[in-house]
Amino acid sequence: MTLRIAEIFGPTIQGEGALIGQPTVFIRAGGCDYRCSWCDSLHAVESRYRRSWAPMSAEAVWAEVLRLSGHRPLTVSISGGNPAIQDFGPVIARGRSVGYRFACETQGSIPRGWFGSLDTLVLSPKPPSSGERMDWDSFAACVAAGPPAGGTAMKIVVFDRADYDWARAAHARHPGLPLYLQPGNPQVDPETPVDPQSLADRLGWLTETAMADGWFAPRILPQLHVLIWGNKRGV
Ligand SMILES: C[S@@+](CC[C@H](N)C(=O)[O-])C[C@H]1O[C@@H](n2cnc3c(N)ncnc32)[C@H](O)[C@@H]1O
Ligand SMILES: Nc1nc2[nH]cc(C(=O)O)c2c(=O)[nH]1
Ligand code: SF4
Ligand SMILES: [Mg+2]
Repeated sequence: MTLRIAEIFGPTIQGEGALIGQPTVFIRAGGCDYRCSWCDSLHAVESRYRRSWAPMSAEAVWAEVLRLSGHRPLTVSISGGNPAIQDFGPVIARGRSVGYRFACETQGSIPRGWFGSLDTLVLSPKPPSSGERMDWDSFAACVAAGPPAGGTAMKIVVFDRADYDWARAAHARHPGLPLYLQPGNPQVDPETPVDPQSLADRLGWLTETAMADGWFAPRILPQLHVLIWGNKRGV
């Protein structure tokens, strides 16, 4: 089985959601079934970048994770693109047998058997600003395929009031999933520096909106890696 890999990088810190701050190596799979209007990883999504995705065996992927981590077990996050298009089961099996932990970031559109062997499954359903439509049946199938209780979390990107209201409704559908909200970053060009104040303003708006609403269910977090490195790739 050959995997299409856009990049493997790290160790860095997980910048988002449930595992924020954890030392992590990222495997970014090439290819996605969605086209979110504000996607910050189009180099792993659009087919015009396809030639830059390396065909790699599970063994080769694993060898690169071992090299980057100096053979010292840490968390490996499988992201993309949508990694659920491909079979990461063999990579996870190899890593787990030597003490590595695995997380996966996916939008919840394609359930996979290998979700069950993850330590953490982060499902990121897409709000109206993305321009995508959610299939809640597939999302529920992803939750069912995921790791045992406590291993699955929901992370929602919020750009505006319509997204915020949508996030509340999404949480009402899956009240048992720990919920993380992160403000959307509208400046995704890797060549253009981000404006830290505007990111802080978006985080402030999201926090104040939830507090004024008396909604205390979510944890509200910035994208830590964007604060540190902007839209630089491979961090
Ligand atoms: C690039 S996606 C790859 C994984 C998967 N396709 C997904 O969307 O969950 C990784 C995470 O980045 C988030 N993301 C993408 N673009 C973003 C942006 N402009 N601002 C904030 N978060 C963003 C996604 O919602 C997702 O949680
Ligand atoms: N440091 C860091 N944290 C991240 N959390 C989610 C990421 C992603 O693109 O999936 C990501 C990423 O690309 N870098
Ligand atoms: S689902 Fe994820 S990778 Fe795919 S376009 Fe949306 S944000 Fe980008
Ligand atoms: Mg990212």
